[in-house]
Amino acid sequence: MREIRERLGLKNPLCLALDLTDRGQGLALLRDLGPLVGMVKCGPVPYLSWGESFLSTAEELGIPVFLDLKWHDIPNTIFETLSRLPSPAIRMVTIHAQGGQAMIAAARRALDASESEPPALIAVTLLTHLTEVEVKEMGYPSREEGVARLGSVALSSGADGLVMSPGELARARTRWGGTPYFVTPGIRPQGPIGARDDQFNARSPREALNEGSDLLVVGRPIIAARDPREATYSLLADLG
Ligand SMILES: O=C(O)c1cc(=O)[nH]c(=O)n1[C@@H]1O[C@H](COP(=O)(O)O)[C@@H](O)[C@H]1O
Repeated sequence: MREIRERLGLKNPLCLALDLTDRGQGLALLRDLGPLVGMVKCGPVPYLSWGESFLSTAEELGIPVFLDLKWHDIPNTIFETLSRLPSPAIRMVTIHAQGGQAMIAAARRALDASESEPPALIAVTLLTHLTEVEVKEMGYPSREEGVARLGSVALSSGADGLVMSPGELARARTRWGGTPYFVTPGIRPQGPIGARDDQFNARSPREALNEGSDLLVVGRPIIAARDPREATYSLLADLG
């Protein structure tokens, strides 16, 4: 099977998270900005409101979709779910690393059984909003250690890559090398000083790329901007 980055063949590392409930607004942004970015992300918010038209429009325009439904279930359910992806436009999917070895291996088997080239299988380690205090309450000694443990399980069970916050990237690259595909939400134009919303450890696009990210997931800095097109160009300019 071809190497993951080659398989995805994205035009740039920006992924637009269209977390919008309004179908008209969402489709307009998909048509306008989708052709500018490497990927568009369809999470649960658009999927439940206008998912079918999201996928058919992306398919029609040839825009790669990251279907981000973060599955976390028993292996049989995961296998059946991932055997039925609804559109060939879907080039990346997420599962939770906390589902463990058997669940992740079931996801891998389901994707590998498809006749076409499988989408990237990406495991969410610790959600980016979680603070050090919260992860300690959950039983991990620190964010870094939690990402290391969950990431090791996921990568050794067949995941192509991981979601983590940009603050964990540098250590993750040292630990796992250049092969795994790293996806980072928590991207903010002005880095740690700018508006972070609920994102812990935010970084600018350039900082995240320098620290080893492959895909920068950006939602509100674009979709809530006064001029989303201008915001997209400005983020792309930061990527150089
Ligand atoms: O899997 C994700 O995309 C994801 C994982 C995670 O740990 N944190 C996280 O923020 N996300 C998603 O990344 C996007 C970030 O959006 P903004 O914070 O608006 O830029 C949202 O769609 C989140 O659902």
